[in-house]
Formats: sequence, C-alpha cells, structure tokens
Amino acid sequence: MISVETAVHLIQQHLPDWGTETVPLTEPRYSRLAEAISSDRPYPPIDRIMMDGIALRWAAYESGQRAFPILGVVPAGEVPPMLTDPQACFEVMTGAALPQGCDLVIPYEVLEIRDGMAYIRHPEPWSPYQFVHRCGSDAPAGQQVLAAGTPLHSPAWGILASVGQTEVRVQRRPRTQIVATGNELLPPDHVPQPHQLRLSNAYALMAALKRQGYAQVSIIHLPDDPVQLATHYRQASQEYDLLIYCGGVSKGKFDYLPQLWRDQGVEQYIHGVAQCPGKPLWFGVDHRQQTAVFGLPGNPVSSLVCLHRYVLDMPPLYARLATPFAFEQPLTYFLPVKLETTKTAELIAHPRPMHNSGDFLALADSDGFLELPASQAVFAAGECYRYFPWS
Ligand SMILES: Nc1nc2c(c(=O)[nH]1)N[C@H]1C(S)=C(S)[C@@H](COP(=O)(O)OP(=O)(O)OC[C@H]3O[C@@H](n4cnc5c(N)ncnc54)[C@H](O)[C@@H]3O)O[C@H]1N2
Ligand code: MOO
Ligand SMILES: [Mg+2]
Repeated sequence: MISVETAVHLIQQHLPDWGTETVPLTEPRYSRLAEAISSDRPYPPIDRIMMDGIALRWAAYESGQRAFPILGVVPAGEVPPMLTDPQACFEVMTGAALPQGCDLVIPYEVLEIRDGMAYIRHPEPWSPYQFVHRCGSDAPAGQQVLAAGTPLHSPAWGILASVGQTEVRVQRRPRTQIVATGNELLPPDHVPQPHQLRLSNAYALMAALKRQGYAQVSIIHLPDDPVQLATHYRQASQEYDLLIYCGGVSKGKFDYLPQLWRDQGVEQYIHGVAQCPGKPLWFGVDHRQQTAVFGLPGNPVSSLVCLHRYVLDMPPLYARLATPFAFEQPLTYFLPVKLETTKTAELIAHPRPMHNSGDFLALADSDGFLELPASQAVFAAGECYRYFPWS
C-alpha cells in the first residue's frame, strides 16, 4: 500500500488540468484567480476626505487663524470646488474630494459652527494633509492589485468590483457528480427500514464542494448493480470532469467499482492508501475525456476525510495536540478534533475520537481533523500536526 504522501503526489501528477472559466461579479464564488488584475486608475482616485468637518489651507491654520468663513458644503460624489479665499474654508464630508486649494481637514469634534463661520475650539498641531487619504497613495494606475492564483475570498471580490472588473477568469471548477452506491441507501426524505439508511455521505460531500466554489455538483444514487453502474459510467464520463463515487471500493462481493472502472478504460493510479480511515481509496483518470474518478470508501468519516485530504484545495494549517493519543498500526491516522484558539495565537486540537469510521455522529463536535503520521504510534500532548478544517 502506498503512503499518504505518495497518494497526494500521484493525484497532483495525474489530475487533469480543467483550464479556466469566466465568472461574473454578480455570482461570486470561491476559486483561484487565473489572471492578474491591475488598477484601472489611482487608488484612491481623489484626495479623499477621511473625517466630516472643514477643509482649509494648512498655512492659514499654522499662522494662528482660528475663525474661518464657510464658503459652502461639499458632499461625497461632487466635483470639488475651488477655495477662492485662502482665509476661508468648506464644510466637507467623509468620502468627498478635497477642494482645490485646501490641504488640511479638521473634524467637527473640535469645531464650533455658528452664523456661517467655523471656530477651532481645540487647536492641535495638525500637519498638512492630515485626515486626507492622498490620491494614488494605495496604488497608482496600472499597478497589479491581485496576482494570478490569488484565492477569491470576499476582499478580492470587492477589489474586482472597485477596478470595474465585471467578470473574471478563474481556475475552472470541474463539473462534478457524486455517485452514491449501495442497495441499502435511501434518499433522505424516505423512512428507512432497520437494514436501510439514508445516503448521508453524498450530502456531506456536496456541502464541502459547494463551499469550495464547485458550482456544478449533482448527486445520483445507484444500486450495487454492475450493468447499471457501467451504463451510468459511460454516459457520466462524457458529461462530467470529476466523478466522486462513494462506497463499493473495498473487498466485498458487491464492490464492483474498481474492476468496472478498469474495464471502462480508466487508468488506475491508486487503490489502497496506508491510512485510517479511508484505506480502500481509489483514484484514476479516464484520459479519453479528461475525467477524474475518485472512489471514496463508503464509511462516512472515510469519505469525508478523503475528500478533504485528496480532492479539495486546503490551506496548510498546523495545530497542537491537546492531549496524548495513540494509534499502533503503521498507518497515517486522521483524528477528528475540536479546535481551540488561544490568546497566544496557538491552535490547540482536542481529540474527538470516533468509535469507527461509520461513527459520523462523532464529527458533530469537531472542526476538522489532524493528520498523524504513520511513522509514530504515540503522539504526545503539545506536538504539532497538519490540520484540515472541515469545509
Ligand atoms: N475484507 C475487507 N473488508 C473491508 C475492508 C478491507 O480492507 N477488507 N475495508 C474496510 C474499510 S476500511 C472501509 S472504509 C469500507 C469501505 O467500503 P466500501 O467503499 O466498499 O463501501 P461500502 O461497502 O459500500 O460501504 C461501507 C459502509 O458505508 C456505508 N455507506 C456507503 N455509502 C454511504 C452513503 N452514501 N451514505 C451513508 N453511508 C454509506 C455503507 O452502508 C456501509 O456501512 O470497507 C471495509 N471493509
Ligand atoms: O477506511 Mo475504513 O474508513 O478505515 O473504515
Ligand atoms: Mg464494500
């Protein structure tokens, strides 16, 4: 059996490149930018007023003048007027452009406004351009503001809107189908017999994928029937870039999938990884239509852990084990944990062990899982390990 590291490497090496796609600003979703974005003009594009108050000449204030006639009021969104009298001022609002001839803003809190005059009641040693966000000080026009590959979190969408990018090229998310297999499974709105269960895994997997920006994800349920599975595969491999099967990949009499995929021409790269849970993991690529096939083991914790470890693009986080843990087998162990963040900026992972990989209720009080390496059997409190948050 191969190691987790080898499995990750094989997947990175053989996963098809699905190219890029254009996403409109009106439908923001998580992916990575496929192009660099530059500022269309200076940022800010004006000398932007940062406090409600008055704008005046610093030289007049510096000379000791404390009473200023008000020439008018300047709201945001208007062409800035000209200060025609160097001894006068304008009332100005946050976000307005600094009137020409002014180089100081004084907030209302230290002023008294009466009979068309502004009186400075609490003078302070202000300097030129105090409370002014200078034109171009954040970025000049034409400067790269988002690099290709940037993860599209909410700030990035705000930046795109600001520079007038109404659509953007992103790394294309594959058209994905989750294929839940098993005669024992029923849709969640059905009442199962004791020997039946609702197909929970598919919904957990779909939720995780959607949060990662996979916009096109569907679920299908198929029985453990080789003819139906093969018919479905032939059609689905034409329609989808990524097929995520769940169940039917181990050693059972009805675990038809690994042989079926091979018969259908899918090149197998992985079957079995030295890990717990998720040992029977399968991965292959149908090179004729660039379709990737993952066979996630059916046990609910196994399928969810494998999705996070091998399919999703997860950030490299590390957390400290709160209490000792032991796992004797020479397998990488994925341990569900509840995360605590301390005021000294440490991530502390409290084990939330499960009874076995079918115990998905144990995940209710977890935030993610730690990856405990196969080379160790005993894991001491305080040791740091890679942490994967649940998507
Ligand atoms: N002789 C061996 N038996 C098993 C081995 C092994 O190495 N040798 N591996 C075990 C491990 S580890 C796992 S994990 C499971 C994986 O099994 P399969 O991928 O073949 O999955 P199934 O047999 O179809 O189902 C396993 C389990 O999960 C439940 N299940 C399946 N799909 C769903 C779903 N969509 N929602 C909820 N629950 C689901 C299913 O009912 C079974 O209880 O094999 C071990 N056996
Ligand atoms: O991988 Mo299985 O998930 O150990 O039960
Ligand atoms: Mg099985």
